[in-house]
Amino acid sequence: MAVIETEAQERLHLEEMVTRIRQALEELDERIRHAKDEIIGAKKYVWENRDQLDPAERAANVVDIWLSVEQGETSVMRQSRLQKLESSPYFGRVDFIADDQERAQAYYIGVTAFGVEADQENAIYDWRSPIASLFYDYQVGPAHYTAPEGEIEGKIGLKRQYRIRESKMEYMIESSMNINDDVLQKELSRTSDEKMKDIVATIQKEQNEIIRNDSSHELIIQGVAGSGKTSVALHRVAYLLYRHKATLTSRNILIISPNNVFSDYISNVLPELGEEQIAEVGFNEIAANELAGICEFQTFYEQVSELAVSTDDSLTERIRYKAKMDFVRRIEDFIEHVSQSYFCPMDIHFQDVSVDREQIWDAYQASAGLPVKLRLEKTASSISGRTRDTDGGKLTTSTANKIKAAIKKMFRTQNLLAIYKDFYAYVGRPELFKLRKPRTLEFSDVFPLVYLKIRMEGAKGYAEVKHLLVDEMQDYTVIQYVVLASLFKCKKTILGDGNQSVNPYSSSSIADMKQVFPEADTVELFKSYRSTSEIITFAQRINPSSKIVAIKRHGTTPQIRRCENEEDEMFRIGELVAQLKESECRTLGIICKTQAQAEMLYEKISENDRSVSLLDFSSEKFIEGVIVTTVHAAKGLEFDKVIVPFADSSNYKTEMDRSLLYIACTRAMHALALTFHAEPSSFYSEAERQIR
Ligand SMILES: Nc1ncnc2c1ncn2[C@@H]1O[C@H](COP(=O)(O)OP(=O)(O)OP(=O)(O)O)[C@@H](O)[C@H]1O
Repeated sequence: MAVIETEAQERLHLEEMVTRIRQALEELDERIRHAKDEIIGAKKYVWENRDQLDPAERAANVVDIWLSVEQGETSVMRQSRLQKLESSPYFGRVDFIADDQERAQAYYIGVTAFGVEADQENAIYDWRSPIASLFYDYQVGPAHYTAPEGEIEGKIGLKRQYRIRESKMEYMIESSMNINDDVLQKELSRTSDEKMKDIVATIQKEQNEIIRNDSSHELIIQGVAGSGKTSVALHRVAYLLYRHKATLTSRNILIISPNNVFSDYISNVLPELGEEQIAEVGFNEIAANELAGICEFQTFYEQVSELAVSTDDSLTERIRYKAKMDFVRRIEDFIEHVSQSYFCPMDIHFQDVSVDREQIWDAYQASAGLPVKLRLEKTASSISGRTRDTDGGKLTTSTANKIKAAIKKMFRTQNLLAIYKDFYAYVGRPELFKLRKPRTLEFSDVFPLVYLKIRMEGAKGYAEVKHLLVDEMQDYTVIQYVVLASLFKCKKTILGDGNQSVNPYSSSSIADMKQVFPEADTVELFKSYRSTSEIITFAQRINPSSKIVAIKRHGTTPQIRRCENEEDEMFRIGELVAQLKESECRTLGIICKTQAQAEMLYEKISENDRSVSLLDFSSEKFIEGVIVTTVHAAKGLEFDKVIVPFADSSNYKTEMDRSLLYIACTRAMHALALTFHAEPSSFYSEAERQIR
């Protein structure tokens, strides 16, 4: 490749690349048209000759058609990747000279690879390729990367970044300037979008390490608000799909996501990276699946909503008791107790058959370790199979079935809800189990019961899932992880932030999770990319235990507006909304503590402004504009500007409120305002509390 030094040469190179990509697209177009004609032709042939073709010929034709369909689909996928590349072929370049080479080679890096067949070399390298890691991990100077044939040592002589849109270069930045910072600053200053974007051009070194980690069976990422956990986890999925093409497809990956809006919000990232969308499921669906026909239950969202307004200490005690590893251990002891003491063998006597209880007990003991249901089945089959009638003959099917049924009945009860209730009598704390309505569990009982069911009946599991991604890890209890470990034996990426719990009574820390996954690797991310340093400094004062570090991006100081009364507060919020509409910002989140507050505010604002929307747990999509929502529903999302209304001392006073206020403030990218009347929250600094 000719040496490309100047910006003019780069522009020419880009033009050439775009031309080649367009040619490749035309060829692909032709190939797709051809595949289509072949499929139609083959189908027509089979139909017209259906009477003459024997079954073997017909089957062979069908296979041919399928092969053509598959080839066509591959071409269509390649076409969609190339169309993206046509608009933005690459975003980076590293010139690398390996120690055993004489000349440096320029490697252009893009969202997907593009090969130029004539010189058999990649003209553009996929960002996930081994060589591309140089771009993320090093500045100019000594560098190395891991190739399939081993470690390659060498030197980077040049590093450039480009922003190319619609096949035109908007800018190019040379390595002599601090490229990472400059390009990153530009990216972060943009306004928000309805959907999360890929960050492929500005992945940071510490993020790249997580994305390319291929060795951990469980990888736990604890990262402060806005540190890119979700983005990084999705890029990691794309990386793993690339790295393990032959054995891993998008169908083998599952995301456990907190709600539908979040799922919609992140739904663009993988397609942007040229991968297919992957399936998502919530803990509610897992529970509903496991508990179908057994009982109904309160959801996590309902539990959090209740806690936000509750002063019932017994409720928090019940939640706390069931949140940690000690509780799991007690349940384990209890299950052992149930499996031994609920089985009461008795002698069996039918007309010409008898079995004594010791024999049954021995058979039951022989299958120790299995879930109770399987144990009973095994005991019943083993006894009925080896028992003989008084003449020494094998039992008839009907007698064998009677014996099996009799043995299964020797287990005191198979009613899971009754057994679960017994647990609280067993530990001497019957007051800790409370049904909401007949056969309706509190949320804190849902996963203990699911776990009991798994241990009693065995887990069906999700064998097709080879990688599980769990977001918002802090919101799940230890027993939820124990359930996950039983249902999903595969590799896992688990991410979250201990400071963003919406229910601090049952949140899990890394230490809790390490008890479930002792072999897990853990990584921490401290730098926040979402918000300006003014917003981060403010948020950290609210929650000093957060180790959040701001990136050097400046904006306005968060405003605290003290209002005369409720009416004045509404007026001020109206003013702030009007200001947004005049600005370039695309999203404004008005984030309330409770659903009732959000609904009330939504009603009031929408009296004058019909364009405002309410986002709650029944919403399916995240949309642009002014959104009124709750902290819980806003988790994982971000807005150009955020208003936190009713930020007074009665609304934000407990440790749970502190956590909610911190989450609300860290949703803001560029500007933040808090309004209140009456007393200011004690979470503000002394100076802020004096604001008039
Ligand atoms: N390397 C990066 N380059 C550009 N933008 C980035 C980078 N890392 C993160 N961001 C941006 O920072 C914002 C926060 O990212 P993300 O939502 O993934 O963080 P998070 O840690 O999951 O946040 P939270 O826990 O607060 O919901 C997003 O707008 C994302 O695009």
